[in-house]
Amino acid sequence: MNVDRRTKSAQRILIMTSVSAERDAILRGLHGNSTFDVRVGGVGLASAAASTATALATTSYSLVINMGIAGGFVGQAEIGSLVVANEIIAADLGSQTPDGFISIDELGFGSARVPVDTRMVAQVVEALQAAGFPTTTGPILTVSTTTGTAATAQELAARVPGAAAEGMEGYGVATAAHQHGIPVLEIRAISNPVGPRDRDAWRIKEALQMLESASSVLLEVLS
Ligand SMILES: O=C(O)c1cccc(C(=O)CC[C@H]2O[C@@H](n3cnc4c(=O)[nH]cnc43)[C@H](O)[C@@H]2O)c1
Repeated sequence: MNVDRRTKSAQRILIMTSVSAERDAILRGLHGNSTFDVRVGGVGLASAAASTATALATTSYSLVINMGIAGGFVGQAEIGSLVVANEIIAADLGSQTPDGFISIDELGFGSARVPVDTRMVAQVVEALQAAGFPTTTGPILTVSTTTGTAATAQELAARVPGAAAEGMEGYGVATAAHQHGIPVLEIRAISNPVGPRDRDAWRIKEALQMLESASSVLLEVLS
């Protein structure tokens, strides 16, 4: 007999964050709404993928969202703004060669890109903009090492034209959701520019406040 270990529940939405400060900001914005489960999955794509897969093994969800703070590519997403991914890309998953980087797509080992539901993205972007929040959409890159130099920022921007932001978990969360056949979104509040590392310049408090505000809008659009 096939035993389905998952709890049945219609329209549950799973939000995965990397750290507890992000989870707490989102929970404040959701005002205890029971449609959403908000979990901390750890930093980095491996931890995020494993934590997401564990959540999906025990509960049925209609949508998975990776939310958190992120670096914004200069000219694409400024500090204090929001980015909704139109594609979730593991930007450093591949091989370095003397002639440049080769992605796992080109190597024939699967894909470093997870698609998103473009209609849902448009709906969320429209709602966030209507609420007055500076919001853009574009590829959000997942990296294992945060970018710390102008040269790496330029290299990534050239590798993925239009890259808007970088985080460390999106591709892990998205891969787990994709393997379960569940749609996925990535929504990031920009705390710092992608480029030369200057931790003192990170505006974490402001980004967490933006995550909280964005969560209130999600409540209206998705629940
Ligand atoms: O120190 C704190 O109070 C604090 C509060 C909330 C979050 C943090 C983090 O450091 C979260 C790490 C998390 O942030 C993402 N992130 C942010 N900026 C970048 C970036 O420029 N490049 C890549 N990732 C970035 C990332 O997803 C980390 O998991 C601290």
